Amino acid sequence: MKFTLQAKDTASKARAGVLETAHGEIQTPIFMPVGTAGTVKAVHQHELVQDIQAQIILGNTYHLYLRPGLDVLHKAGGLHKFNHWNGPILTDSGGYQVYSLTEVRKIREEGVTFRSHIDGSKHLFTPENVMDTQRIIGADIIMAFDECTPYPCEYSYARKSLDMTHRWLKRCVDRFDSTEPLYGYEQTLFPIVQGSVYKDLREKSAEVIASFNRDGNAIGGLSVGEPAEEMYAMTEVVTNILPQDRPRYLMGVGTPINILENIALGIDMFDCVMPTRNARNGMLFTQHGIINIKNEKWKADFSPIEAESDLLVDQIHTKAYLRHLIRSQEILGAQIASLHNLHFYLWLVKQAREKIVEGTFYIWKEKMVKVLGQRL
Ligand SMILES: CNc1nc2c(CCNCC3CCCCC3)c3nc(N)[nH]c(=O)c3cc2[nH]1
Repeated sequence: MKFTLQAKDTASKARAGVLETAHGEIQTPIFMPVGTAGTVKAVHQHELVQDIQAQIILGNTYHLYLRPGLDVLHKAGGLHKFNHWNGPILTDSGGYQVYSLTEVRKIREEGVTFRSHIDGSKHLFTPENVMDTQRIIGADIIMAFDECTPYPCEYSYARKSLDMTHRWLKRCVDRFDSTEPLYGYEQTLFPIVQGSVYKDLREKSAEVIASFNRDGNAIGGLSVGEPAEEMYAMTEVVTNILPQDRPRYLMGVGTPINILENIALGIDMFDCVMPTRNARNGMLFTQHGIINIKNEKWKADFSPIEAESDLLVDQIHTKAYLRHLIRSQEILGAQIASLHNLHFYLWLVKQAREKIVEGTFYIWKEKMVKVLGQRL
């Protein structure tokens, strides 16, 4: 998988690049929506079919493994065929989803045992079988099986967790490199840096991850409740060590401000469920700040959701109408709000990329960061 740097900001570590995968190229910086949202075509009562220009989507290994299950996905010829998406797909390894979705789980050297949140059945994820699972799903970019170190935690715990993640990484690489893709196109494996919020552990993990010399590298263990300053400090340490010529993926990040600050720290790829999750609750991200559409103040505001947006639903629907839909718990409200937020995130990273190419990113970022956090 080839990554070409096209521009670098002079006042920060921001980069613009192109990542070529078996299912097409990705322009970075990039925001990656969750698959169920990224491929949705928003069909509304006006028969307006408009899809957001997502370039790559995320598949959910943990969920797909449990339902519809690997036999269905294998028979379908992989996830691209199954959900009719012929662009690039990235899947996480499932470890984080087990940690965040299940109560009953045990972490051992062998792997992680857990009970399905769907039917309570018992399962075991190991570095080896999550490589096999991601081979069957067929994502273009797959993630190593890691332990997302909980926050906060003692230094000794972070150290032990880091060492196990590195031992699991070796098992992932051995398994991945000794198996073939199932559907006739190459897949690539990204290792994941851990180390919690301890500078020396982050440096050590970044060095170990870089030593595997993979096509891209991820930073995990952040956006887990730590203060933003800690997130930025750890990202800074790690991007100083990870190779310049490989994409860096900061997992689970973040708010629009987090994304801009981390682009300035040299991050190329992001994912976050916030745009869709918060949308259902009426939280709209806009280029002028954050709107809580359920607020009384929008009750009779018949202005467009976002006039400057090139998304049709932003122009034809009013704030008052969307407020009504969300308060009435209408599905259409969640659809419009999710579409709006995803479109905004994709617009934001596209703007960032253009400013990096122009050489004006840093000034633009400083201005945007002041506006994006405002409550309208
Ligand atoms: C939200 N914060 C956060 N997320 C993290 C995630 C998950 C990233 N998102 C995955 C997608 C979520 C939607 C469905 C498809 C997969 C992390 N994943 C791994 N493997 N390791 C982390 O340290 C790790 C750390 C993370 N921190």
